[in-house]
Amino acid sequence: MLYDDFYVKSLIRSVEDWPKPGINFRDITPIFSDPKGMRMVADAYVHRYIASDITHIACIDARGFLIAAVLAYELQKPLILIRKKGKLPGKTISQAYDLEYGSAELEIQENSVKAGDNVLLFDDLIATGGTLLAAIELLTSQGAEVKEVAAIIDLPDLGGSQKLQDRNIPVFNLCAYEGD
Ligand SMILES: O=P(O)(O)OC[C@H]1O[C@H](OP(=O)(O)OP(=O)(O)O)[C@H](O)[C@@H]1O
Ligand SMILES: Nc1ncnc2[nH]cnc12
Repeated sequence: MLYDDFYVKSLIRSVEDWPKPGINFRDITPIFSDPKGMRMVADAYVHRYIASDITHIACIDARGFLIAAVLAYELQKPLILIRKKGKLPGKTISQAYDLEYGSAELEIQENSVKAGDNVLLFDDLIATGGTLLAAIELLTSQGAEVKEVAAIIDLPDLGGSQKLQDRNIPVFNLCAYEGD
């Protein structure tokens, strides 16, 4: 299905002062309750990556899982789950980080990627980039290369996508909110 920026943005709800005063929260849940919107978003990534040389898709707990799982299914690639602390059994590697409205810790299972793996890293939204940079640290510490970061929304005023590009990691996002 052809991507329509106006249509997808109509499914993103802005909630002011949530979860903290001063935060303008971009709520993507309406995309998932709209079958056309979800297909439009998922198809945009399928079209972009169908002929790419990525070997794995990694995604970030929790909202990042939703589209990444569809993409991994469509592209028939292994899906690597990067989870909030304490959710993954077995030996894990962890990385603490700050995000726009707090701090947390991400984990990945040991040996889930290796040198030579070309990873597409997926999350729903880029704000300060703290979350994605922590995920990149986890993947690269195991020898994998992050070929591209994909997100639905970029908030460029918060600087995250610039930080990724400064590290020579390409960023692909479907829409952006700037100046509000
Ligand atoms: O660029 P940053 O400032 O790091 O912020 C972006 C992150 O914030 C949100 O995650 P949240 O921790 O709220 O998790 P959720 O997906 O479980 O709601 C969002 O899903 C991104 O992962
Ligand atoms: N403004 C925002 N809206 C939704 N998710 C976010 N994660 C970090 N900042 C966010």
